[in-house]
Amino acid sequence: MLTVTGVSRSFGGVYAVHDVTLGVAEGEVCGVIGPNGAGKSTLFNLITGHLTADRGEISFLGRRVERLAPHRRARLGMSIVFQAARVFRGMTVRENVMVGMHGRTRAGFVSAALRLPRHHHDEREIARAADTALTRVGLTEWADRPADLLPIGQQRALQLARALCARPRLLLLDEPASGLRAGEREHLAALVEELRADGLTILLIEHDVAFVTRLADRVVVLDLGQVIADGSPAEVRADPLVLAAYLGQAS
Ligand SMILES: Nc1ncnc2c1ncn2[C@@H]1O[C@H](COP(=O)(O)OP(=O)(O)OP(=O)(O)O)[C@@H](O)[C@H]1O
Repeated sequence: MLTVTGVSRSFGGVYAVHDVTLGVAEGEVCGVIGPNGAGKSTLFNLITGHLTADRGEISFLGRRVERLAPHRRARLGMSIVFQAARVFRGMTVRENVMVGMHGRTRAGFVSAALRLPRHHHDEREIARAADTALTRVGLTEWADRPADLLPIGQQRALQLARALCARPRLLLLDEPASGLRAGEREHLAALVEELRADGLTILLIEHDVAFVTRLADRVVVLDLGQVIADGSPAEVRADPLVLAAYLGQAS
């Protein structure tokens, strides 16, 4: 579904990502881990289009996308949950999920501004889609409550619901467990497991190695901008290069 081939990106002459090659197959949960500064966020942004590569190719569903803007990649079926994304204050949980879907409806901005009949029809459709997504992440009871009252773990679930509304082919999660307490992590992991069971393809970039190795079918390890291991969680955990990279960080 996604192929990254020989992708590099440097900042001020120093490679943040250097000649990275990896693939994500349909229905797979692929995790990317690595010590601080390994290049995880840079790689994530290269895949979503928020950064452009100096070199290399990125293909999504058989199409070259490395020159496409983020919104064009989104339209092809990539949905992103950004690291520490915030909720909109003064809006309910449902409204938070509905935001961002308006651009995708047929009636669009003009009829929304003029409140034409088609707009009302679209609003109902959007609210229905939002409710389906909220049910999927277990937030139905919160739908009409102010989003900023949600505990952080449920705010993360809300971000997932928003991403799911776009019916993505590939869900991209940037450090979804960051800032969560143990119980909240557990809850989020269970949610991602459910999405995987539904057949969703997921690329997960994450600091928390235990979180990734629990969820991922395959784990790619970055260090100093390069792939140093790519395999099952068990293979990667036993890899001497991986152990050395993390030990180097601890010392
Ligand atoms: N916009 C930028 N300008 C300059 N240097 C950058 C920029 N973004 C990243 N870097 C550098 O590129 C390297 C990789 O950073 P990146 O944030 O991708 O790593 P990371 O694995 O996500 O790290 P962390 O786990 O600490 O978030 C680092 O040395 C970082 O300082």
